[in-house]
Amino acid sequence: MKLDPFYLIVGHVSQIELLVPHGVRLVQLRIKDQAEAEIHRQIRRARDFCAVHRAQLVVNDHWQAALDLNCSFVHLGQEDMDSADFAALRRAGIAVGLSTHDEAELERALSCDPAYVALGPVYPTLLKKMPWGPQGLERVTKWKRAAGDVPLVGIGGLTTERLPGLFAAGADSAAVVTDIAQAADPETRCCDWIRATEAWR
Ligand SMILES: Cc1ncc(COP(=O)(O)OP(=O)(O)O)c(N)n1
Ligand SMILES: Cc1nc(C(=O)O)sc1CCOP(=O)(O)O
Ligand SMILES: [Mg+2]
Repeated sequence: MKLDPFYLIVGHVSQIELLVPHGVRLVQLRIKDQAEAEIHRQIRRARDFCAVHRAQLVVNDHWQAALDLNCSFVHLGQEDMDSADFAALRRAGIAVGLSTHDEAELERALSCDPAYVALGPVYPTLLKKMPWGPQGLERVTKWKRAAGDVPLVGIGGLTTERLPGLFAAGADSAAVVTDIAQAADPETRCCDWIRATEAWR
């Protein structure tokens, strides 16, 4: 599977509706701390909107909702993997991307036949506290060597200025939250990202 080099991550379906029409091809809906009915409402809206705009929607965490709502791609972290029904996801033809932060997690992820593995945080991130320090670009290269044909997503502290280094190190796609979500003008910054990743598309 070829991943788009720009992987947008947002926390609410309204951000998908704002940003995807600018030309985003790969977008994750990362909903946190919401009731099940609200999660379903947002995923349904995101699914239908992305279908119209020919963007690939990735549902973070909520794999059962993705199954129930006929979505085609989920992202799972290592803790999410403990409870996920991989056999059911496979039967439904749902692609699964997996987070990794160390060698043991990478080995576990690669044994699950993932659509991609993500390595993070490549740079310091403001979004959430994690036990891992910045991985750096040498780890990106090491991960790509181990992942082989499995696409590699870099995540954590990414900006457009950091993209050439990330792709030169071996990443296939760059995932981003803060640089776009916290920009004074997220739509303009999103367009900057689309342009900045054009050479790798
Ligand atoms: C592309 C991508 N990579 C990593 C993550 C992080 O997943 P996880 O470790 O499960 O943490 P949460 O995002 O669920 O807080 C991701 N979402 N996307
Ligand atoms: C959600 C997330 N997961 C990470 C990991 O390393 O697994 S880093 C991260 C935050 C990415 O956001 P930003 O672009 O704001 O740094
Ligand atoms: Mg998760």
